[in-house]
Amino acid sequence: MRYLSTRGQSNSDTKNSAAPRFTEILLAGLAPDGGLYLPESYPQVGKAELEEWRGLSYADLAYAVLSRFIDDIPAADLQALIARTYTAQVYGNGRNREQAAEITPLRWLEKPDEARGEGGLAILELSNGPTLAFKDMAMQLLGNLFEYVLAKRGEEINILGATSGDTGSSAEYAMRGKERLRVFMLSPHQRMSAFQRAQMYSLHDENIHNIAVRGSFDDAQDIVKAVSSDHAFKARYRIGAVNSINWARIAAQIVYYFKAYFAATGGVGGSSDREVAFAVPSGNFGNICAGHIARMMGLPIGRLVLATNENDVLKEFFQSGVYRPRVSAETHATSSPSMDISKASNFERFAFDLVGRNASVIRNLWSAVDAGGSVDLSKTSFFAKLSDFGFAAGRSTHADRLATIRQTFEKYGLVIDPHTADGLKVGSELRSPDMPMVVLETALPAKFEETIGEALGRRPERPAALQGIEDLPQRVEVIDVSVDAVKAIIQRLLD
Ligand SMILES: Cc1ncc(COP(=O)(O)O)c(C=O)c1O
Ligand SMILES: N[C@@H](CCOP(=O)(O)O)C(=O)O
Repeated sequence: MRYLSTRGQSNSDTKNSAAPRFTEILLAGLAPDGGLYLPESYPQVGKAELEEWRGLSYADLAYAVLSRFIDDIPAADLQALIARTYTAQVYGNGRNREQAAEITPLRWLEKPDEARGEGGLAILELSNGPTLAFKDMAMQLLGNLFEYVLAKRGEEINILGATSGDTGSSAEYAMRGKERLRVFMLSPHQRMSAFQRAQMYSLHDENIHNIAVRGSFDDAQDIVKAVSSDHAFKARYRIGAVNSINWARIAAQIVYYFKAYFAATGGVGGSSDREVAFAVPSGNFGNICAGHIARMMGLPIGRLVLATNENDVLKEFFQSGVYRPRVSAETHATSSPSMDISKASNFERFAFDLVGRNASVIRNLWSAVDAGGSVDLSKTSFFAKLSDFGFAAGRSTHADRLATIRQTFEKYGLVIDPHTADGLKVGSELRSPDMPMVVLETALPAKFEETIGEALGRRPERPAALQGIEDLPQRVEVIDVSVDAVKAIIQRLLD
């Protein structure tokens, strides 16, 4: 499988006439032209194959899906690497053996009832990895992939990442103590929950460096892109990425859409004739982009419901055709803080498909975005095509979030986190009664005690190993929003 950039100029820039393969783009992160990598075509999965995949374990399914995208790691090595990643030990989090073995179990809130024409409503549990957020689903694999590829090549990498709360800890837990790699993680100063801060800043491993930026996640993400676009700096300091700008993150996230689809349509012995809807709490558009790609591969996804919080840039696009990223000052600090994002990196990947994979169109549109402008497709033929992609979108506010957390507890006895609540609120509103609706759980409530307390008047449960984490000594360097300041820290620590 070869990969191309959404901006279409990478190959000439790298003076390499052949398009790169997986391991190259794993290490590269952002394409040299500033675009994002995508496979040159999406592998197609027919109905017969879907039926064959239905009974596979999570690790075997992950291999079936990922081997379509990764053909430059020997099959046996890739299989072993994936089997070592997706284990009940890594994704167990105190659950019983049967649930833990599922890795991403589906929990029905309302069971389907065919006789009554009810498709059912379910939560897909994605947050039982080491840092209690869905990021662990891909990040644990990335850690193992980096380790394997770097050892084979005899190389090192310095990961530069940005987090709004969950990518950071997930990457640090996946990479801590690993040889040949260091992590420099930028976080928005004072905009994450106390638990999220403690998860990251209490790590004292030598290869982990936390940097808090006096700005928003978008500021931090812009810095990551600016540093990665300085080709000389990137090459000299071997800068890599773990954010969802790295294709490997998206590829790994595709797997659980397949797993959930099978679970929602009868499991082993079920049928792949039915369509399933997914509701996805969204910020950087990575998670739902993986759903979009699963659908493009042939998975019968009837609807992809995108849920935003008060930072509703993406909802606005799917309703109006105008993509208008906000500046930091217009980005609200909300009670679903990991979604406080106003410039969604992976939206560029979807836009590339929407405009018929025409890289020059994306180049033009994104030169406006990169200059602080917006993209207006409302009067173009592309907007008319949007309905072919199955998206629907809605918004959830602080009051909605609290009400949804309360109602879910009262009705189903389940405590959900504020981001999952945004997904459930919007998914419930935009649901067709006869189509199963799967809401993606993106974090556990333990990460957001304050909001759970406000909604339910009590603290959420937390795993014993994470009790008192906020009291541990923390290590973080606080800086202004500055590309040069980040470069200086990297230079200081590496030169
Ligand atoms: C808990 C949580 N929910 C939702 C999201 C949004 O996901 P995405 O950025 O992939 O759209 C994030 C961060 O990205 C998150 O950490
Ligand atoms: N919500 C994320 C920010 C987006 O990160 P990405 O790595 O998925 O692009 C976070 O919690 O850090």
